[in-house]
Amino acid sequence: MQDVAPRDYRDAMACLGAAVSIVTTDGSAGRAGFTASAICSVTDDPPTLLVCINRGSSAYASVTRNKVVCVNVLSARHEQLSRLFGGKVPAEERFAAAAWSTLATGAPVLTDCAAAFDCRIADVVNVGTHDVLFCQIVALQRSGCTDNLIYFGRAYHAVGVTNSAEAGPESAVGRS
Ligand SMILES: NC(=O)c1ccc[n+]([C@@H]2O[C@H](COP(=O)([O-])OP(=O)(O)OC[C@H]3O[C@@H](n4cnc5c(N)ncnc54)[C@H](O)[C@@H]3O)[C@@H](O)[C@H]2O)c1
Ligand SMILES: Cc1cc2c(cc1C)N(C[C@H](O)[C@H](O)[C@H](O)COP(=O)(O)O)c1[nH]c(=O)[nH]c(=O)c1N2
Repeated sequence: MQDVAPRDYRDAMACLGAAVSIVTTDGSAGRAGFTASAICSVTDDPPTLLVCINRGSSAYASVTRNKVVCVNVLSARHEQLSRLFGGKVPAEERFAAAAWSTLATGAPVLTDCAAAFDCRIADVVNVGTHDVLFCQIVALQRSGCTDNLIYFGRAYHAVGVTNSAEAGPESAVGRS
């Protein structure tokens, strides 16, 4: 079988559009957060999603020691916030740029995000440079669900719907 170079892999992955989230944590190992697109739903019973985190990122130690995260799904208006959480900016400066609350775990919840999944980390699998975090949802919050920030072709894009009736009204479930 022929090896594929990391650069060729990333060039192809740049053709796969993905929703952008800010993954946050807080607890005895400190508050931290990073921009993430490697997130997907695993199962609805028990409600579980996965997050891939680079072990070299500044948030890694806090995330894995606190064992809780909140996945804050971004709306189109959050592009600048996504850039801040995308690296090389001190954690305090990242969090100072937006309003945050908490649900059950204490991980920061972005007040006006499209949806927030408050999770405890149930399992971790090491793969190459990243850890895959299997995150069990213990509380959630969602908005009117009208638009998302998407990363595609190494650039940010907005995707939205004009009729959000199916998404339902704003709600919170499992708030402590
Ligand atoms: N999954 C990730 O860790 C991930 C995803 C997107 C962007 N990034 C980071 O954001 C920065 C800007 O990226 P870019 O889109 O301009 O160019 P890029 O060539 O670094 O990324 C292109 C695509 O490849 C994938 N990718 C990038 N780095 C990866 C990694 N280390 N592991 C697994 N998949 C990866 C992503 O799907 C990304 O959209 C880079 O530093 C990149 O490492 C990381
Ligand atoms: C659009 C987009 C998407 C992602 C990222 C970046 C950007 C711009 N980054 C990289 C991540 O945000 C960045 O490496 C961290 O913020 C770490 O940087 P610091 O070590 O904190 O400076 C990223 N990192 C990661 O571990 N998993 C991911 O899914 C993603 N996805």
